[in-house]
Amino acid sequence: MPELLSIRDLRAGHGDAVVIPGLSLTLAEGEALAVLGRNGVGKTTLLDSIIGVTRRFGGQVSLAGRDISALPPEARARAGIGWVPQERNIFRSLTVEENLTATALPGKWSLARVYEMFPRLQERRGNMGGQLSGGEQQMLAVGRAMMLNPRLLLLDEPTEGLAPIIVEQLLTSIRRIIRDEGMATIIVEQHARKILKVTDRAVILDRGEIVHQAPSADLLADPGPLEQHLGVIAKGAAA
Ligand SMILES: Nc1ncnc2c1ncn2[C@@H]1O[C@H](COP(=O)(O)OP(=O)(O)OP(=O)(O)O)[C@@H](O)[C@H]1O
Repeated sequence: MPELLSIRDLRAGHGDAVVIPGLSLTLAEGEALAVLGRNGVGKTTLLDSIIGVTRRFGGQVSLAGRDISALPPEARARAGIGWVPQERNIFRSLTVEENLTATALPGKWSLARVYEMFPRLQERRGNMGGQLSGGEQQMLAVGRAMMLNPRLLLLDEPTEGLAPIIVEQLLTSIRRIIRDEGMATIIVEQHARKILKVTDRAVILDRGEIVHQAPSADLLADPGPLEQHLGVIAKGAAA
């Protein structure tokens, strides 16, 4: 598969703090990558640097061969990056349907397709974003990103804080988006084993650096590196 995303020697952080001291990574068209690591190692900062809301000290981010390093987040979204941040950022005083259509771009993902993926959103189409449950808000955030018809989807801890049954529903939808729709995706996730079943490849970060990378299937077959680098998180997620 041709290369979609290329990150070369990225140095990025917040304010004067360098969180990512020099990271290189590529993602192929249609590939799904899990980003794993303990709390505070820079997983969110990596995703935020791809969409452009961190401070870049050096290095380059390219999408489909185009250097997007100097573009503001809105321009990166228009260039083809759908971003679902940890805090979801839905418009609380717009309806579900308005949230979905407000920033939509043309392509195969239409309202009908998003409603087919998330029937609950159709039922709630007239409700305000602020009236939704946590799970519904997360579905709305993913649906809104799909309505951008992105080439690359960034998901930051999509299942965080959700009830187990909602986690399973959401992971089923994410699996469909990746497997059936072939969407190139980068997912930060605490449920390591669950997300390894959905992704092709994984990187483990520590202090802003990639300390291990492997096909997801290899990490599932031999969880040694998960236990080494994630410790209790991996054991907890094994249940
Ligand atoms: N807006 C910010 N301003 C200053 N420092 C920040 C900011 N966001 C994150 N940091 C710091 O950057 C480091 C990496 O944080 P980051 O959120 O990227 O890690 P993470 O691996 O995603 O962790 P978590 O799993 O807890 O979300 C941490 O030390 C954090 O305190």
